Amino acid sequence: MVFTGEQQSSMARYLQMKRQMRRPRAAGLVAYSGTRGSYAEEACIRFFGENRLFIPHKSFEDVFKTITGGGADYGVVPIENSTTGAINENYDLLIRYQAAIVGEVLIPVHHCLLGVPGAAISEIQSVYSHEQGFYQSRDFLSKYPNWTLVPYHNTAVAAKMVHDAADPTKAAIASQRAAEIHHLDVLAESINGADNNTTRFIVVSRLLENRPGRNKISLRFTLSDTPGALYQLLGIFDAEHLNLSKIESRPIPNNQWHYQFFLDFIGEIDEDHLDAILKRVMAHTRSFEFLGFYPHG
Ligand SMILES: O=C(O)C(=O)C[C@]1(C(=O)O)C=C[C@@H](O)C=C1
Repeated sequence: MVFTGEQQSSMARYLQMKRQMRRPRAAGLVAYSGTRGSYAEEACIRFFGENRLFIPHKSFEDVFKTITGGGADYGVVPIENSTTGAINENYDLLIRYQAAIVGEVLIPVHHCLLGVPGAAISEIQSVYSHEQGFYQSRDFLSKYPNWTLVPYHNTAVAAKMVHDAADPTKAAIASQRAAEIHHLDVLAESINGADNNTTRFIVVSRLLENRPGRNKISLRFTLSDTPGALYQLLGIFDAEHLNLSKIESRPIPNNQWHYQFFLDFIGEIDEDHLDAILKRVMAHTRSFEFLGFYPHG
């Protein structure tokens, strides 16, 4: 089989990531998006335990900059919500910063409306949150069409701002934990539409890791614009009885109406088997990137 230059460089990058693979760090610093009380901080605690240093960052991109610059061993960012779907920005940042996924963690998300102590819902004029907080609480917010919704970097940063402003006309959408940490009252509980609203966070790092129990693989690939290209690629996973858990298509910047695909699959496979599968994937794609091999959360 003859591979194109692009396919060969995809494989070379995968082999280099494998060569640089390391053991999980028992004590490395962890960068996360938000501030104390954010869902991302909850994800850090759930994944790493309480005894680590978690460093808050203003934006998702700042988390990626810190890990690729060597300022922290790990970063924790949301990738997908069970109600509203992909957090697109983080798919794009994964590629831009060439980060590897080394773990994932699922966090139940129950948003509350938070106000300064003594505030009443009838007084609220403006509400602050991450845009995901607004999407996930759409039905609740539709009952208050006069409220001004102000997007913020993060739910907990919005909660802190409302506390600091000490203004009973301002409210935040964030967690109950954020209310406790930032000394706010819960004006309305569980305001997100779906009871089982859950956000999947990924743990990213500069290098791949050989974490025990690895059974989930994430890839990104592009295809030639020919009939059946995606169908043929997906046939590989069918033939191997591998369970696809997610496929997401995103536009390719500066390549109008062409798409890149992000795919996750789950299977009890060893590294040799994975190499064989990736060779077949490579033969069916124009380019591909291996994003991670990690335990399913
Ligand atoms: O971590 C937080 O608190 C955030 O504000 C981010 C974020 C997200 O981007 O999805 C995290 C979880 C919830 O889905 C809502 C917001």
